[in-house]
Amino acid sequence: MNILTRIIQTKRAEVAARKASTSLADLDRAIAMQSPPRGFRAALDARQRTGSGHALIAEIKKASPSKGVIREDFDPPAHARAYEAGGAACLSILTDEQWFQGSDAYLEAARAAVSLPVIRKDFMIDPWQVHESRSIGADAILLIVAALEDARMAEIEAAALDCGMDVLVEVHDQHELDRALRLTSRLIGVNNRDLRDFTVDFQRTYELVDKAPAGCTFVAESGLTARADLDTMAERGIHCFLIGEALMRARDIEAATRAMVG
Ligand SMILES: O=C(O)c1ccccc1NCC(=O)[C@H](O)[C@H](O)COP(=O)(O)O
Repeated sequence: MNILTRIIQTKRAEVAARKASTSLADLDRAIAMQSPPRGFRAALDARQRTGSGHALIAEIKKASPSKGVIREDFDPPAHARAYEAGGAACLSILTDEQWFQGSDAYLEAARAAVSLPVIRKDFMIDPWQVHESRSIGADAILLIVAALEDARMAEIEAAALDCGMDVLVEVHDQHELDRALRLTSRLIGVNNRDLRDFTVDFQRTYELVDKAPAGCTFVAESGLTARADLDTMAERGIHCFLIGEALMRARDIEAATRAMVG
């Protein structure tokens, strides 16, 4: 059983427990108190339009199934400020507790510390989680095509769009890209990491981008460690990048971010 299947199994139990303790009405009351969504895709598009460096989605993640603990002195608001000062266009914040040692509180604290749009990086399996995500301030959610059936995926996307949020649709191969293109969102993340063995292959991004119809914004995800990787991808028309580990391991996160953005 691959890691994604195992994560989704535990997520089902977690979401069932959360739904039992918090109603949709409770979430909608919390949403009414939130500041409006910040425009995740708009921030990426603006960065590409102005040509002022690579459009970076800088990730706040303490640990991962493939790497264990990544950063001991973990401080989400401080990391968010460093990412903003370094020129990131958006933030990605892991909220999954069991596999990534994340927390909803990290997202709330990091978003409050900056003015950047934030994607909640978690495993969406139920439209209820979209309301939960907006209630903690998320401006966008991630939909992992490999984890969902078409109908459920469309339902979750519709809930997010209704809440004024953006959706990053993550794919890994041509079949998943074809399924992603049945949705409304045209913000497509290509995960370069194979979740069966954790190997990274940038060729995945190139192959899918070359075959995609016009009008899609692609985000290259996972395993990006050097500015040269980003420059090479930019030459092939990919301008948005999701980077976690390489930035989280940096001694000076702001300088590392600035070096990646260029
Ligand atoms: O990173 C993992 O080990 C992982 C395992 C299973 C599902 C998802 C996983 N990662 C989530 C991500 O999407 C990455 O955190 C993100 O793309 C950033 O990757 P990196 O720059 O390599 O930290």
